[in-house]
Amino acid sequence: MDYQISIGKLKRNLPLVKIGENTQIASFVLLGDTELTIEAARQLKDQLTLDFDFVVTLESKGIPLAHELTRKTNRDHYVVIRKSIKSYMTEPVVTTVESITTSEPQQLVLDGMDAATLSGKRVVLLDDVISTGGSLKAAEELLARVSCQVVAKVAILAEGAAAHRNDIIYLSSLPLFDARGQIKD
Ligand SMILES: Nc1ncnc2[nH]cnc12
Repeated sequence: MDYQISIGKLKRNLPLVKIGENTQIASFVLLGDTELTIEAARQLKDQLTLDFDFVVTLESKGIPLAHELTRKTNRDHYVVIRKSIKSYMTEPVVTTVESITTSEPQQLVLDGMDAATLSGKRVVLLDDVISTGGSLKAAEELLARVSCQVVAKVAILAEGAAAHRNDIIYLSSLPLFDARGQIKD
């Protein structure tokens, strides 16, 4: 079973995927979808009225979108919060988080070099989907630890209860589904 979303003139059919006993999500995979990435960045740019220094995204599905939004807003650099510590990082700053799509707690990691870049700066925190908001909240805390101010929280899709939030900018909402494919409240 599929659920169709529209972003501007573009439509995508998202397959329902079981993630829990009585929960299915409509699987949204932005990676590889250049057309949708460009259109979403165009629409998000129009909604970003506050001044900011950098786009920050979380590995990995937000990366092409961060690239495109950075280009479109005439910035020359963006920062990726990674999901693991890499040997090439200097003094990584680390936190942990549970996400709707992963069973184990995940690490969120900011390379020390990126932490220095972001210190005292204003950023747009960008993701492909905001769902429980757990990753977003953990990323905000991580950024606050390095004295970086999040001035906007932005996604293509707000899933489930996230669609009722008034502290995020998003382009379309996405329901959660029960085991039979019915939309959950
Ligand atoms: N519906 C969804 N599709 C892909 N990734 C997600 N992460 C959270 N919700 C998601």
